[in-house]
Amino acid sequence: MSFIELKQVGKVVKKRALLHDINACIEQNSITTLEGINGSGKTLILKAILGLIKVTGSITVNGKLVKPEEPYPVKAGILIENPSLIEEFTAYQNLLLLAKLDSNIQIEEINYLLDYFDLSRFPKQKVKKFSLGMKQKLGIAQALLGKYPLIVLDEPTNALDQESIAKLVKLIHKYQHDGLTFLIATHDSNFVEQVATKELSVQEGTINYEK
Ligand SMILES: Nc1ncnc2c1ncn2[C@@H]1O[C@H](COP(=O)(O)OP(=O)(O)OP(=O)(O)O)[C@@H](O)[C@H]1O
Repeated sequence: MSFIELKQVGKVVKKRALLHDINACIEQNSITTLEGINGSGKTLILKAILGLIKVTGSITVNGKLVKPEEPYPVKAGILIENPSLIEEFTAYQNLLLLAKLDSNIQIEEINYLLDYFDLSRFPKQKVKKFSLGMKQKLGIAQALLGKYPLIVLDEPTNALDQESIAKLVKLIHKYQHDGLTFLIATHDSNFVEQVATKELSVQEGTINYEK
């Protein structure tokens, strides 16, 4: 059995099929990318896998059926759409907040990620003063914090410069080496070439082919 399995997944909103006939398997410890143009359905597929939207068909993660009606259907590190940051907090305070909610998160891990993404140079700066790229890096750090077995990233290279993308690639490989599984939606084909162990192509609401 694969780590994530989608069987005949579909979603219809106001008679429009946003997702249809999706059958796919995502292997444990893989870095699987979902590539596709704007509006092809990448984000909806990520949300479906996380149980954040209701779909028809079935999805299992780690052998367990995903049930959107549960309060926290799939435990995962998540960056979808804009990072959820508290603007009045510093980078450190934002990450510390997560550590308070999850006792597995170590302060050392917070410091490591802030240093790695060069965010510890501005210890007193509130997030509202951050550039888009800095916010994006903090959002990625939030998703990685706690090393959940599954990490789901939607367009992680958004607003990042080449140097930061190269660092992100290295970090993803390091966490994969530690046993984590990555599911990444992106339209950045250069990035895909550097990270993907498996590439899925999303077109018009379905997964069309696998590499
Ligand atoms: N709640 C909703 N109600 C109606 N239509 C929706 C809803 N959410 C998404 N859609 C539509 O579903 C399609 C797929 O959206 P999705 O956000 O998954 O695209 P995407 O591949 O992630 O695109 P992008 O690269 O722009 O983020 C789009 O046409 C979008 O307008």
